[in-house]
Amino acid sequence: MLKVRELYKSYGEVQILKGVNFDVSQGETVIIMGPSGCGKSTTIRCINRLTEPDGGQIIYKGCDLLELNQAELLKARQDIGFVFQNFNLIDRLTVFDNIMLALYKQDTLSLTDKEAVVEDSLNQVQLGDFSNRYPQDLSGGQKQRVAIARALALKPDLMLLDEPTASLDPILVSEVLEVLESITANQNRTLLIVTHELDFAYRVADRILLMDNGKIVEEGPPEQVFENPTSEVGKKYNNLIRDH
Ligand SMILES: Nc1ncnc2c1ncn2[C@@H]1O[C@H](COP(=O)(O)OP(=O)(O)OP(=O)(O)O)[C@@H](O)[C@H]1O
Repeated sequence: MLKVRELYKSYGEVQILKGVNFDVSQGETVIIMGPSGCGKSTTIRCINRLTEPDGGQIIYKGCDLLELNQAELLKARQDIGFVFQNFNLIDRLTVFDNIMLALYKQDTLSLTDKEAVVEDSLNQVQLGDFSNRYPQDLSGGQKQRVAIARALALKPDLMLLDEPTASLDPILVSEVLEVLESITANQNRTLLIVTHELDFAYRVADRILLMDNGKIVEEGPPEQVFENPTSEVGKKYNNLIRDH
């Protein structure tokens, strides 16, 4: 479904991505882990060009997203959900309208259909009763669940999640991880998630990609990468698991 090839990105003189290569197949949950600053968020943001890479290929369903013009890119993004670290909800809209807004380009759906989609998405994140609330009345965990519902509402073929629990109080992390775990359990979904949550990654990932210093240095199922690592980063995670 997705092939990332030789992805490069620099900020000024500093090269952040140094030739990132990986694939994601239909139905997989793939998790990117690695030390702070190694380029994980930059990688995931390059996939739908929230960050423009300097070079490489992002082949999604056979088409290189880096070759698309702005209109084509906006269309492709309808098929690729994105969940940000900091929720990106619109404060003056209710929870319901925040999600409705994401559906405004879905001209094939009637208003009633759209309302049903919003309700279904909110139920999937266990916030069925929160339609009329405003973001300011929600906890961080609830805001992130609304943001996840907004991404789900588009029924994207690929969902990208950039450290979805990074800006949450530790007490609120587990409610978001539980929702994500139930979403990954659906075999039809394809997810690429950047996270530092080791236990979560171990439980839900079909495949782990370990990044270090702008490259993927190891990849494989969690048992292989965390229990029998070959890379330095993998060995650090292995020590963490042993200490746990
Ligand atoms: N817009 C930007 N301008 C300049 N430097 C940036 C920008 N975005 C990211 N960087 C730098 O690029 C490097 C990689 O950042 P990135 O967010 O991809 O790392 P990460 O692996 O996701 O880290 P973390 O786990 O801490 O979120 C960091 O040194 C960061 O400061």
